[in-house]
Amino acid sequence: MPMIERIEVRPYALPLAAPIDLGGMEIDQRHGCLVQAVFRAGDVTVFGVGDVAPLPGFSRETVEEAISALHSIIPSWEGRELPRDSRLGHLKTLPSSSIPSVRFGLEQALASAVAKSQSKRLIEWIRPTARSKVSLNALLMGTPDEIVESASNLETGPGGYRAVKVKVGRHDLHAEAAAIRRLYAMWEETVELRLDANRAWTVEEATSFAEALEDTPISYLEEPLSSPKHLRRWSMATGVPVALDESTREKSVDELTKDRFAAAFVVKPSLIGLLGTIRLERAIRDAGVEVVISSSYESGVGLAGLAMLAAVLGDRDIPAGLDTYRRLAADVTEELLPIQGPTIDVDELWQALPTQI
Ligand SMILES: O=C(O)CCC(=O)c1ccccc1C(=O)O
Ligand SMILES: [Mg+2]
Repeated sequence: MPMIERIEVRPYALPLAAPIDLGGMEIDQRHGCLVQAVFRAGDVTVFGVGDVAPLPGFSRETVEEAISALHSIIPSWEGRELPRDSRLGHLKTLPSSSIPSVRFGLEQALASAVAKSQSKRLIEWIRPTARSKVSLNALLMGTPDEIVESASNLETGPGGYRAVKVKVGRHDLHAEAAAIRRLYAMWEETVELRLDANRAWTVEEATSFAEALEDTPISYLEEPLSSPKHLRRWSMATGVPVALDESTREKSVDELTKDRFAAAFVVKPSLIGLLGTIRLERAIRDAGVEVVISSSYESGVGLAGLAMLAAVLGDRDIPAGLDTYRRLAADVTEELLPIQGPTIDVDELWQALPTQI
């Protein structure tokens, strides 16, 4: 029987290409930690690596809290045996943590090790019919002029980006809306427009923005309102489709499946856990709402896990929100990993991942 021999923890601090603004708070380094499951099956040892990356301003836990939670849970994992033919469900039988980033990292490490102990790629172990390519949305942020400038340099059309996500709610809203109208004029229906305001606006401001869009078709606007309880009514009144992001972490799965007015749910697995994401994605999709798997500035190891989740979930290639790798000036691996858009080749990425840390 394969056994979890030990679990190792390696904190990291990665320089960012430029400081990131997280709802009023700026960070210029990304802190997190890698966790490695060392797994013995007969006389072979396999390693599975995961990323624990709570994000300041978005996660309730700090990195220090996550690391101390890891150290308190590790002894109860070490020495445990798993059935030779373990499937994803067996991971649920292990002691878990109440801290989402810790659950994600441990689940990623363990799932990777179990897959390897069965000589499988992670995605085929989770779901044999997984897709091998994952499309990304290009993430555009900056001043309205910078956004238009980076949009015009973007690779679109066949083989290029099919979706872009623009951060709004950070500059003059009329200038932001004008920039969105210019992107639409440039691409028309060939590129899906997703916007994200991170709860920056009052109902009145959001309504001014909606009017200034002048009926420009967008896929959705994520979290426009500082008071999210008005989202349904605002979306109905303005006709602007909305997506939930922050709200997905404030409500139960049952409550969320009732929020069918949303055009999409933006789900960040490293803020809710890997198994939790699989459960939530299924429930939301069954309720008829689109799920967009997204990142929160994880290391390449974490992003790889997210890309693999995006490859196994759902029934079609919905562009994922994983265009954050370029924000890191260095990664936990010496060589950068193949995680850039417009599409990620998941098998190539699996091959490129470090076998151990
Ligand atoms: O979703 C994406 O495409 C990129 C990730 C992103 O926007 C993000 C990254 C970190 C924290 C919050 C958010 C967000 O969607 O609000
Ligand atoms: Mg968002």
